[in-house]
Amino acid sequence: MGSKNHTSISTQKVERHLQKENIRRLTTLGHFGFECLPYQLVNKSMRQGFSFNILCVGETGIGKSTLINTLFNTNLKDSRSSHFYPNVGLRIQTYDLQESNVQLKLTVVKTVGYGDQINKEGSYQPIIDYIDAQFEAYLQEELKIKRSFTYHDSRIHVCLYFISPTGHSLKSLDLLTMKGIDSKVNIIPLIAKADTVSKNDLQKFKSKIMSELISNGIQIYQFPTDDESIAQTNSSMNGMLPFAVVGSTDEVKVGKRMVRGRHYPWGVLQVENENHCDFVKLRDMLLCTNMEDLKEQTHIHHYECYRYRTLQKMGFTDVGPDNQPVSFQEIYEAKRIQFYDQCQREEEELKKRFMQQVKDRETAFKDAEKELQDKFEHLKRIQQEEIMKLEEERRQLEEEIIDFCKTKATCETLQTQPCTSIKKDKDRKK
Ligand SMILES: Nc1nc2c(ncn2[C@@H]2O[C@H](COP(=O)(O)OP(=O)(O)OP(=O)(O)O)[C@@H](O)[C@H]2O)c(=O)[nH]1
Repeated sequence: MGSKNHTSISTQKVERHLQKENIRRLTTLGHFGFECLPYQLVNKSMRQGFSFNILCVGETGIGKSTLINTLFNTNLKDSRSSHFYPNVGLRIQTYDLQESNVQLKLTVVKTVGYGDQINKEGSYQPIIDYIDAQFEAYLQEELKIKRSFTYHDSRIHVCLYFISPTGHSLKSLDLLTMKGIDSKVNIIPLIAKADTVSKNDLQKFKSKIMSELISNGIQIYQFPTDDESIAQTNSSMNGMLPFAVVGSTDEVKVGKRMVRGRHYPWGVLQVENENHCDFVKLRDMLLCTNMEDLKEQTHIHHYECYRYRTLQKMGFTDVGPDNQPVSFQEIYEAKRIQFYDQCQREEEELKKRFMQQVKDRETAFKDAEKELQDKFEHLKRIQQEEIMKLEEERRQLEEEIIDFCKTKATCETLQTQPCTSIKKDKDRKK
């Protein structure tokens, strides 16, 4: 303040002196000094190009691709999804777009199969996991010693949430999903295919959606009102959420003009006519007025929360137990020692457990060996007894054979003796 006053007083003096001396003051053409700083930034950004990452969440066939094509005035190729996927997936596509001499690297992440499954938790968990994975990748890059200057920041800057044009209320899956991601991403709710709902119903539907979001404590993105130049527009737009949008890549003839629209038997719906739908409001808010704020909110709010939670989980903190500030290095050193001690303890524990297991196994083996040996001895004994029994039986049999042979020989002798005496008797008679 002091230096500003000082400058204006000295400028006044110079002015008075110039008037007194009747000296002409020339105004400078062009910019000199540090007033040129914004131009440097603009030139640098134009050279580098911009990037923007959009997440489109909505049921299969609700009009996600068509709206993106309408927003960026392109015809980005995308295949249609089926209604029969077992799980919700995400299709990620990156495009390099150019408008005048402004380059934009656009990443569109689209849900595939959303709302087609019975399991609701399985429907929104992949979306949460994806958002967290992008934060994690950025955090890992940030923590690297050698960071890449060409790193592509894939954090989601905005989530366009497509609400079915039922005209009634939000579905439970809508509430569950938005509740799950509202602290991780800027949500802009949209009523898709708004041409299928009448004007009166649309107003009631919008109020119903907003009251449901509020009663369920769901935070949606609020267009910022702290910059005076856009405060009024943004605050009136906040009152118009959710935007009722219609998408179309078709050009339709209206009078002598060709406009983007949808042709119906009763007339033409012009996408860029603010009386027909909120498409222009969405495009202005998203691309012209608040793209930088969406990126800033992603970085300073959502990413910061993720970073805080993750580092805290890892044990990092800014103050110690005595409320004194502690440096990252001190915490790292303490953690290192703690981790080293823990490793040592676990190693000791493992060694002990291993030794005990070896001992137990050894005892078990010895017991089994002894049991086997006993069994073997027992079998050997039985076998020897069997052998002895058999030997005895053989011996008895052999004795019986000898006896039998003797008896047989005696019988044979007895049989031959009477025959000889009869023959002798016969000879004598003759
Ligand atoms: N009435 C009406 N139809 C629309 C609108 N937007 C898209 N459609 C039509 O809805 C159909 C599906 O549109 P897509 O843009 O492919 O929908 P999507 O959500 O990307 O589909 P998936 O990727 O298959 O999930 C197409 O026939 C579009 O012409 C709209 O605002 N109003």
